[in-house]
Amino acid sequence: MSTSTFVVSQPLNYRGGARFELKLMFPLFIGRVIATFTCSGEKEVNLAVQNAKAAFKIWSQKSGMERCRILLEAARIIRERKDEIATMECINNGKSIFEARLDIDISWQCLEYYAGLAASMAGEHIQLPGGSFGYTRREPLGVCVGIGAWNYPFQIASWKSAPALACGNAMVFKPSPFTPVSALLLAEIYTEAGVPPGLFNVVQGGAATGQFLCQHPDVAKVSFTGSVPTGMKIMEMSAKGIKPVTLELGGKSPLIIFSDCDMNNAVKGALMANFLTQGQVCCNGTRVFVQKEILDKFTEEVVKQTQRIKIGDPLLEDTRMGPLINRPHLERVLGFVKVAKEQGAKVLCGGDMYVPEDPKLKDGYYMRPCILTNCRDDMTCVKEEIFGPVMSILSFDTEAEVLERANDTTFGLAAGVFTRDIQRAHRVVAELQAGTCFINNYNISPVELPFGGYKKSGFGRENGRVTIEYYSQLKTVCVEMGDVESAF
Ligand SMILES: NC(=O)c1ccc[n+]([C@@H]2O[C@H](COP(=O)([O-])OP(=O)(O)OC[C@H]3O[C@@H](n4cnc5c(N)ncnc54)[C@H](O)[C@@H]3O)[C@@H](O)[C@H]2O)c1
Ligand SMILES: O=CCc1c[nH]cn1
Repeated sequence: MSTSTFVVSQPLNYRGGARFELKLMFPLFIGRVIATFTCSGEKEVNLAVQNAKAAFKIWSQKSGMERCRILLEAARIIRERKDEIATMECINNGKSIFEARLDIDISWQCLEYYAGLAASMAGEHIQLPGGSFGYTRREPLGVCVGIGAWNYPFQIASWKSAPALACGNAMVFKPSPFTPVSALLLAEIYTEAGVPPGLFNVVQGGAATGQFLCQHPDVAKVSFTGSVPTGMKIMEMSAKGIKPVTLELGGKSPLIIFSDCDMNNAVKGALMANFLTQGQVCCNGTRVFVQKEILDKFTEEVVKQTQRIKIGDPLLEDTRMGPLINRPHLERVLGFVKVAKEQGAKVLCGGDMYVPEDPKLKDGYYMRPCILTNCRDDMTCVKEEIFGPVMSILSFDTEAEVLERANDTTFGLAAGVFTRDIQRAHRVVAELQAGTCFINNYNISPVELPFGGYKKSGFGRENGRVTIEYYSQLKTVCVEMGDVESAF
């Protein structure tokens, strides 16, 4: 298989346990059309929601153990088909096959994790005076909507559907129109594992389809991953229907490197924080604050290692960076580099288009990973989410100073600290205004740990035990064992 010849010919919508039709061109990273689909309109969205409603009736009656077994089977199938799914994801998104396999691992682990929690979901029993008592039941919400971004297509669909289904809900999922393909594999796998037809549906489309989903009266909850401006619209629409929302939005996260760090690990951490998925990662630590004493040494080493990153066909085993998602996005990222230079930043490496040697890839949206120095906190490249492979290095003197600068942002998704001083590490993360903090590592995603933002990076969480609370509701039952003492 090659990225230059791959074509998707199967339908890309999924409803009632099967794929169905579609036609509309969309270009993929190699600069040509690999699949076609029709955006779902109001009618299709309604059909998907009605299918989900019917499946919810069956699924929500199952015990936790029954749901657990089916989710475990789905996890097993994903594991078994890992290479095939990773290949599809790589073609879908442009990320390297190496990374795509890691994404698929995290996806089946997520299903396994929530399968494990499904059976232990329980309420409380509370003793009341006179032998009366109360108890609580943790109940599903109903039909949940998942709307995904294009950077982790399969993983986002898994992170949303696994806890939703474990809690007894049904889901209608809308992938980004830039990466429509891999969510279908997840839908087929759920069906093969034994979920009722219609429990997990995929509708294709962009903003209009997303709006029909959010505004649908039979949708009980919306979980959204994407940009802050779209997140605001989702919240507005959901507010009108009093629907709970989870918002996983953008970031401009700080990575703080103290002079007492393990330099090797700090450099590796900075690469992990900036260049996975071509830098198109929401929690990337793109503001790299380096303590003055080690600035030169750190900068020299991080540039050296960045220049060694192998760019090219993402399906090749040794590639670590594929193309960006599309032409407009590539131009946007290159535009940020141009503005950075105009504002006084110095480009130490990359920041320009890259044309792979393979002539079949010449129309791909490749760029070389970029490191900027001479950066100031007021520059556009330091303030705004670039969502591309651009690292800004900033120097600092003291802990108090760097904390203030790190927190000086409207975002609050993630942050990282490299230091050998354990007290400092915990003191600093306690002060950082971010939903996920890393100490001496960056951008690892154990599914056992909750992930989500502070401030404009959103609210609600994905992964971890707490996410059960975002896909369920608590019913209190009050039981009288005596006579009614009426006030009248
Ligand atoms: N916090 C996280 O977990 C996380 C993860 C991945 C990406 N992101 C963020 O996502 C952004 C990049 O993704 P993107 O470009 O796909 O984001 P986006 O906001 O443009 O689109 C996200 C999704 O929303 C849909 N959409 C667009 N307008 C809509 C509307 N009016 N109503 C309903 N749905 C609508 C899109 O079709 C897509 O499926 C970045 O800001 C990144 O940081 C966040
Ligand atoms: O892009 C942000 C992090 C992430 C990974 N998978 C889902 N979200």
